[in-house]
Amino acid sequence: MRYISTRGAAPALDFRDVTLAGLAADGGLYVPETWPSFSRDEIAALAGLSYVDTAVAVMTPFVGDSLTPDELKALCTAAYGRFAHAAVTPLVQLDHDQWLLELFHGPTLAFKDVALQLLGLLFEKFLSGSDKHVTIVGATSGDTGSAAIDAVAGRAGIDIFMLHPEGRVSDVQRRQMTTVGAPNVHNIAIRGDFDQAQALVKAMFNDPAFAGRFNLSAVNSINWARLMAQVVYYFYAAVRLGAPGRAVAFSVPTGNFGDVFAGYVAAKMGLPVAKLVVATNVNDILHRALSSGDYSTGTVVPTPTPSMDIQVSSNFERLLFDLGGRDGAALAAQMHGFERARAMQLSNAQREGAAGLFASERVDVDDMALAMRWASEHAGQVIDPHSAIGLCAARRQADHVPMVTLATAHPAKFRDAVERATGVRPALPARVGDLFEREERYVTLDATFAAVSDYIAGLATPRG
Ligand SMILES: Cc1ncc(COP(=O)(O)O)c(C=O)c1O
Ligand SMILES: N[C@@H](CCOP(=O)(O)O)C(=O)O
Repeated sequence: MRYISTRGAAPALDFRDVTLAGLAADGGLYVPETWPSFSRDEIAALAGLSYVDTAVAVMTPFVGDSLTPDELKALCTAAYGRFAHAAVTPLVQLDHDQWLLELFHGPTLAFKDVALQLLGLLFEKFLSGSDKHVTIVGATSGDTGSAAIDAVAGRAGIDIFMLHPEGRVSDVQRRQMTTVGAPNVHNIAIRGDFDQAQALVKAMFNDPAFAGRFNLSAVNSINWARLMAQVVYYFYAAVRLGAPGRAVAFSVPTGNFGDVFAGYVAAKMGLPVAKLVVATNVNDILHRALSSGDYSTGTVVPTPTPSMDIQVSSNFERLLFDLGGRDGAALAAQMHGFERARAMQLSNAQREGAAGLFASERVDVDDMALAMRWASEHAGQVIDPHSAIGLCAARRQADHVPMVTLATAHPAKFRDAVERATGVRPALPARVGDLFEREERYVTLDATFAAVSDYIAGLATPRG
């Protein structure tokens, strides 16, 4: 399998190199040259497989010859062995057609662990035997940071620099990042929002003087391997609910568009997906883009769903590329226009292509709280605010097919918001340990290229 850039001007890479590379050299994002396709029989054959075996089957075509089947299975066994539920991502029924897919049983209590536990092991595998030192630079609105840090803390040959927006993540999220004592972990709170943090990360990848000095790698969904690992749970859930004989819809609390793009990939591979509901909070650029073609940024409003307080959704570029006929030059021009104006209109092809599979909903704080109460009172489930955005959208879009809401975080990560909405204060699971006893370690910097790149350059290991 080869990977090409959405902007058409970077070298094609194999799976190993695309995993280590992160952002493409032309500023684009890597996607598979073609979508692998699963027949009905191949999908039916996934019934009854464990999560690990499903993961191996779904990811094999993407991995190509970068790993042997035994190596891939060993990595998946190790990654998913750290999950606190035997099913890894269990399904929970809420009512006749509504289901939750619990993605938060990993070590840091959010869906990011599903991909990042594997990615940490992939880095280790691909770096073993080389003296290459990798500098990971990432941005987080709370969950990617903790999951990535857990996955690479203490690993040889890797340093991780993680930017989070100061004061805009929950206390549990912040402490999961800042109390990890490993010397290769560096946390930076920036005086700004997540969009600024993500823009700084991309600017560092795109700056030849900076990027030329270090072997930069990405743990954000910039990195193709992140999305690949997330495709698996769409197959795993849909097959359990009757695929390929029955189509299944998914409602996805959305910010950076990675999770829902993984659902799009599953559909491209042949999984019968009835609908993908993009559920946003009031930071609704994706809802506006999908419902009216207007992809224009505003000011990011802080909400009780901080992980989705995002305007510039990285992976939307991957969708626009695919829907626009995979024309890298045209997409590059469209994205450069967006970067200048911070606004763009989707083309007709992009709008019509998206309308075939995607629906969208904007959910405000009151409706989010109602969804949390509904889950608690009608189904006995305490859910986190992000999952509640998804559930509210799922109930609005109910259509007599099984509808699976991706439950993206454990409610204990957002205890204050859950308590406000439901009166229940969820306890932190034992696996996060003595989080509130440990000392925090991070620096606070202005959200400028100079401040952040100078800080990183002062600590990172230059390329040999
Ligand atoms: C808990 C939670 N829900 C939803 C999202 C949105 O997912 P995505 O950025 O893949 O759209 C995030 C952040 O990524 C998150 O941390
Ligand atoms: N919500 C995310 C934002 C970053 O998204 P990613 O999927 O691109 O890593 C977070 O929790 O950090």
